[in-house]
Amino acid sequence: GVDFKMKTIEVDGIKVRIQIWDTAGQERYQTITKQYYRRAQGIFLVYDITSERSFQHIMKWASDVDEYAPEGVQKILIANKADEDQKRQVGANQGQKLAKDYGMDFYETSACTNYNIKESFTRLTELVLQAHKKELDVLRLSNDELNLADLEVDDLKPRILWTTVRDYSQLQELQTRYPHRLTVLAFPCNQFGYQENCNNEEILNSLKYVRPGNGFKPNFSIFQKCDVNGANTHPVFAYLKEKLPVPDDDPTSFMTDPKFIIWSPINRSDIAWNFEKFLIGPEGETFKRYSKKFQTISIEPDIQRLL
Ligand SMILES: Nc1nc2c(ncn2[C@@H]2O[C@H](COP(=O)(O)OP(=O)(O)OP(=O)(O)O)[C@@H](O)[C@H]2O)c(=O)[nH]1
Repeated sequence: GVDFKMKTIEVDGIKVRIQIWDTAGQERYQTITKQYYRRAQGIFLVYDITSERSFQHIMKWASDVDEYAPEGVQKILIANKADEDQKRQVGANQGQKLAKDYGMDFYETSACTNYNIKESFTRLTELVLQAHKKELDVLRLSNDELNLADLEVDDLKPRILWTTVRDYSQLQELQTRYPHRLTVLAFPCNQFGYQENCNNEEILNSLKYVRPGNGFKPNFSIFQKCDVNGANTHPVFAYLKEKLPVPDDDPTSFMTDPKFIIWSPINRSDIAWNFEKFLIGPEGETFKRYSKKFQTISIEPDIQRLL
């Protein structure tokens, strides 16, 4: 019920790799295709200008998108088969009006002659990027500060962008708030999607110039890279995992995809991803383990309690 393609396009000087999921229109695939709305960032709703019926179906697609797609998903209405003007049943003005009612951009296209294909994909990508910019503004970091233009396609994956910028900034903030009574210790690790593949010597530069960028200089200690799972687990993490087996705020998210488990042996208490946090009390007692989802800054009440 779903076809998949990837393509890299350049928008405003930024290289973006887009993943295109082409979902089947037929009713019998609906339960499958709806699953794909959930992680979409941009959606084309497509009708055929030679079919009044396909135009009327747009309302159904739009309500499905409302129901199943994430809030803030970008949408564009597409009127395809513009090359078949002699068979046209739906006027461009009708499409335009519907798009306006739904607050979407509108393009007439032809997959046959390539008319407006590049334009519509570029526009949707632009809208998705703009939507990201807004999210980044929420983090009070401007585009420049993030060096967005320097980032490669994969870096635009919110997962990486968000956690790296957010967690480093929040670690920095916590260390600033408690300069004497809290010590933040960071252990880079390349066992999660090979995301920390710099040499030890390159890590500080990548923090400074790439993410978080803008001259970021950690005010806390960063160790050499180490393993936190598997046969060569660093003793610090062997100890911490023994004392605090799984984050109590997120016991289920451990390893959603087996291809990410690149160590052995595997242990139930293994660390699931970057930015799991461990809080240790003033007497060296292990206090609490927080998942990658738990915002670093939200550890503050526990820190205060321990202090
Ligand atoms: N003339 C013309 N024909 C087109 C154009 N785009 C698609 N077609 C034809 O329309 C028919 C349906 O195209 P599909 O791409 O299968 O349509 P779809 O909406 O993806 O269909 P489902 O996957 O079943 O949902 C095919 O015969 C295509 O060759 C176009 O721009 N112009």
